Amino acid sequence: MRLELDAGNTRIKWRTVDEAGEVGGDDFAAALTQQMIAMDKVSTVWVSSVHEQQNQWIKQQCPNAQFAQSQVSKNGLSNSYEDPHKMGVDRWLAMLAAWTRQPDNAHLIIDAGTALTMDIVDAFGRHVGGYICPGLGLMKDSLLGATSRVHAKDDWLIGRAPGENTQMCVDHGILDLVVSWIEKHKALQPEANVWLTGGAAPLLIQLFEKPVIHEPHLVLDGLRTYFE
Ligand SMILES: Nc1ncnc2c1ncn2[C@@H]1O[C@H](COP(=O)(O)OP(=O)(O)O)[C@@H](O)[C@H]1O
Ligand SMILES: CC(C)(COP(=O)(O)O)[C@@H](O)C(=O)NCCC(=O)O
Ligand SMILES: [K+]
Repeated sequence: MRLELDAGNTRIKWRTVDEAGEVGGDDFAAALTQQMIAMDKVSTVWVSSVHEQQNQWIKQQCPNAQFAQSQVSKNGLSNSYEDPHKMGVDRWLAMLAAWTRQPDNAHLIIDAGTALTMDIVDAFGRHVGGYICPGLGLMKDSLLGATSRVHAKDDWLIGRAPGENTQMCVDHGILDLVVSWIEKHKALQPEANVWLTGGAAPLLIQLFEKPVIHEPHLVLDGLRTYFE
């Protein structure tokens, strides 16, 4: 059985693959505690990690873990970073998955996790560049943390209309900001596929007028392309 891990700054997503099929979840540590994974049957472990402190722990749990690294190029996709290793491997693998699935197409890849990232790939497979912004949770937390009269629950009111109370102003404000930003980049590259992944993707996906591909496992899919 193969185990695939995606260690982000909030949590470690996991997936096991064997003849019986695939099983996965959002919290690898909890899956271990609850003995949801037959670790004695795991022969191969592929890891995407952007969380340095977690790597030692992952190696303790899985001594044979193989860690992916961002590359200069692969499958016709090329990295714009002068030093590709400085790019978070989750970003590289998400791009690699999108590009390999639909080569010769331009792509916008958005990962709404702890951070909110966008990476732009042109139809020649060149990484044009990207953006790293605070994720939706961070935007909200930092706003509430730095103000005394702005209060809102952690749960989100989903919408883009101007707000008529504090919670609505905060939630719709952040969601409209993010969706407008993505739509702006789609308008600049109308032929590009738009991919959305990450923990906050289900919140955002409801708000687009044009088609967006929601792919929760884009980073794990990229791991397969990387190692296979
Ligand atoms: N139910 C939810 N509603 C809104 N946002 C969520 C929810 N679950 C997770 N998130 C957001 O997604 C982030 C975690 O997503 P994830 O892609 O796993 O992040 P990372 O890869 O950085 O660990 C959280 O920081 C939070 O902003
Ligand atoms: C931008 C990120 C923090 C995103 O990680 P996440 O929000 O998914 O935990 C991660 O890709 C990272 O640490 N990157 C290193 C810097 C860079 O990509 O340039
Ligand atoms: K991530």
